[in-house]
Amino acid sequence: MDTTRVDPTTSPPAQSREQRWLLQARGAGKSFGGTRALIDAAVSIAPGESVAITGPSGSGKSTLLHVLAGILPAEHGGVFLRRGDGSGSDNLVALSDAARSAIRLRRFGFVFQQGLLLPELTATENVALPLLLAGASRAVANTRAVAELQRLGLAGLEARRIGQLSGGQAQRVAIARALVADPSVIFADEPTGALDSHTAEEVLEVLLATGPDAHRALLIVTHDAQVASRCDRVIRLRDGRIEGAA
Ligand SMILES: Nc1ncnc2c1ncn2[C@@H]1O[C@H](COP(=O)(O)OP(=O)(O)OP(=O)(O)O)[C@@H](O)[C@H]1O
Repeated sequence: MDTTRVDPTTSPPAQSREQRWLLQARGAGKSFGGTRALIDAAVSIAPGESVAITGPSGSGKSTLLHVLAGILPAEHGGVFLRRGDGSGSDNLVALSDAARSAIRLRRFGFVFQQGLLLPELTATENVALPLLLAGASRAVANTRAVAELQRLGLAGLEARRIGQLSGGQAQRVAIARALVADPSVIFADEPTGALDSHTAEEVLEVLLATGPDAHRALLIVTHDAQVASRCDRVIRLRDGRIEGAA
């Protein structure tokens, strides 16, 4: 008898993404002047998944990412983040700027096309920054930053300034910085867009291997069909609207 087989009569039914969601947009909209950049967006992101956001230039990809991350407050609808302690959720749209910033610092990590690293600081100092901002001591922040850099294959480069690193190495530092505080969601906006194709592939590997885990999701805005095809699923935007269910 196969004892590994799940008995459908006794095991609980698998929860859908809508039930397990970690981050959810409900009817979210955002305009810039007369431009409706995002229209009535409904999205559920579950822990453990990698999700690509794709679409033509100007279709609203970055706007959706920024609205989900609470960088741009939605003007309509809500963006809900499940609390880490399971006690409910917070609507990012309804929070004060200070509360939204605190959530971004504690629960979100960001990787952008150019990394947005501080060039005058070393790799370790850049990665330690989110921990210092969250109140960690410099010793603790540095120890964790060094461990994160080593986990991402950057052992020996910890004391280099960003300008002394290759584009791929710098992007790994950016990923380490995004991950170091163990966030719930990693937001990446064209994270491989400035890299040659070989380096882009390596950086994508690192991001997909370290980003999603049991309690964390990864969202990647990308023009690149190859990048999108490596994610668990794809959200397509056209003229500010999501195509199909997301
Ligand atoms: N700060 C802003 N001010 C005015 N209009 C904006 C602003 N940001 C975005 N838009 C407009 O909103 C629409 C969606 O822009 P968004 O950057 O989200 O698209 P995108 O799909 O990410 O584009 P791309 O692929 O070119 O980066 C576009 O028409 C854009 O011109």
